[in-house]
Amino acid sequence: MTADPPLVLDIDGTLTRPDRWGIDPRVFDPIRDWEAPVVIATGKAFPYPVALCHFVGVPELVVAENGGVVYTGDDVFFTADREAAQAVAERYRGAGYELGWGEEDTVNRWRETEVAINLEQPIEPLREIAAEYGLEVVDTGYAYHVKDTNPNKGDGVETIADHVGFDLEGAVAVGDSVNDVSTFEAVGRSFAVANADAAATEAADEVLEEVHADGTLSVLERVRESR
Ligand SMILES: O=C(O)COP(=O)(O)O
Ligand SMILES: [Mg+2]
Repeated sequence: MTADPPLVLDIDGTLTRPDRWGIDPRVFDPIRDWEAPVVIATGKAFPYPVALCHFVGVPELVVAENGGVVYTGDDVFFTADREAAQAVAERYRGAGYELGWGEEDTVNRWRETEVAINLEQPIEPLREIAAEYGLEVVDTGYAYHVKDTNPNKGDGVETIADHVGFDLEGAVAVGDSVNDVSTFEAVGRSFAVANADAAATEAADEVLEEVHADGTLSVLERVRESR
């Protein structure tokens, strides 16, 4: 009998239901009862994964904003500066486009190192402006993220593993998009859900037959079976 492996889980596309927004509630208990660290690694702003950990009832081990913000449970690290991303957003708005989240914009309101743009907005002018500032635009299938090219989820996961003291070779990751590729490279065993994009599908050790939370739940069962 061996212990549960540490887990690294993405949110959108991975813990969600396929038909509507929102987390599949069936993932709550297995995550809460997992007998090893669970890291939530997401492109969403910092408060979202923190709240997820809080409401599931697990320690807050969080990589947010695609690695721009990392929380080890003791320390918060910011690995990118929002100024350039903010300048890109201003230029994009100045050119007559919108970020696309409405006036109060709860998507970017607490975002500290990057800017997210709604997929309904045109990406080409965004890419052009971002390139002028040396930034990249990452399309997760849920939003366009204007970000520094350096931070990524995988580096953030390494920071947390070092701090908490677990071995990433023994860790298992599940994800669905290009922003999970660095996570897949950081862990010993990686799974892409069936709805994953081409980059995640290619980078994963295994591609699941099930989509979204069904895929993740199947991984949890499988890696637990080896207990
Ligand atoms: O914020 C996004 O665009 C996607 O979020 P995720 O990394 O949790 O899938
Ligand atoms: Mg995702």
